[in-house]
Amino acid sequence: TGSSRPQRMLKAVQKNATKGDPKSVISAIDYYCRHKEWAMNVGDEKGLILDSVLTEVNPSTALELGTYCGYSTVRIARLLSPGSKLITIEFNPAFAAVARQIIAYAGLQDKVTLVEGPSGDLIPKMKERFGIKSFDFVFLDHWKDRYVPDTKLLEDCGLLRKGTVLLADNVICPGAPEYLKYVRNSPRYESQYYKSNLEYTKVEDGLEKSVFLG
Ligand SMILES: Nc1ncc2ncn(CCCCCNC(=O)c3cc(-c4ccc(F)cc4)cc(O)c3O)c2n1
Ligand SMILES: [Mg+2]
Repeated sequence: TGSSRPQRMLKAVQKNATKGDPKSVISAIDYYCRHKEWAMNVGDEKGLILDSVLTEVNPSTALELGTYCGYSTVRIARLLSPGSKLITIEFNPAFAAVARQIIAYAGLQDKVTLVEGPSGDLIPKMKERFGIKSFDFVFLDHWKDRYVPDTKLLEDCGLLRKGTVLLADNVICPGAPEYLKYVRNSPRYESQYYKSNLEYTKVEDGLEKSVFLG
């Protein structure tokens, strides 16, 4: 059988990026997805918003739900201070295999722990398995109908603290209407919408930033 889209993306990174240079890995993926074949990375436009929120939060512990090929994993990990950790959850083994290689190519494997499995099963194990007290930052980019149940699970597992920042991708396209209702109507969150575009397109999309108030 032929290669998969993630495998072709990895080839483009190995061909066009410089080993150990996260910026070149990000550019190589953006170039490939904009000019060769579209893929569901957060992309360069929403990526700038992700960068600015991350720089503001400067998290010691961060969680990503939905690794895919590791594009946003690299974007997040490259901005983490020394000693900070990013845990990223991916349930598709083929995606996870490509992501591990892209994260390693960027030289960021020491800052990232990629865990394979469904978020609903893994979130309750975060404390015992990784010694996490709470997360400073959470990037939601997995199944859009898991955003609400997993946010509630993070609350119930005591993994959010006063000030934890949740940043959700795709709240317009494909859309996460239940999630927007949940965080915007809950007294426990202060939410803000960042209007942007669906990766590599002119279609509207955006990121929702929600601060947990405890
Ligand atoms: N529970 C659990 N735990 C762990 C997991 N790991 C992975 N998954 C499953 C995640 C499957 C991929 C999620 N991402 C998207 O679906 C997505 C789609 C589009 C898009 C597509 C077509 C269009 F025409 C327009 C927009 C754009 C985006 O930026 C997206 O992020 C998990 N689930
Ligand atoms: Mg997305």
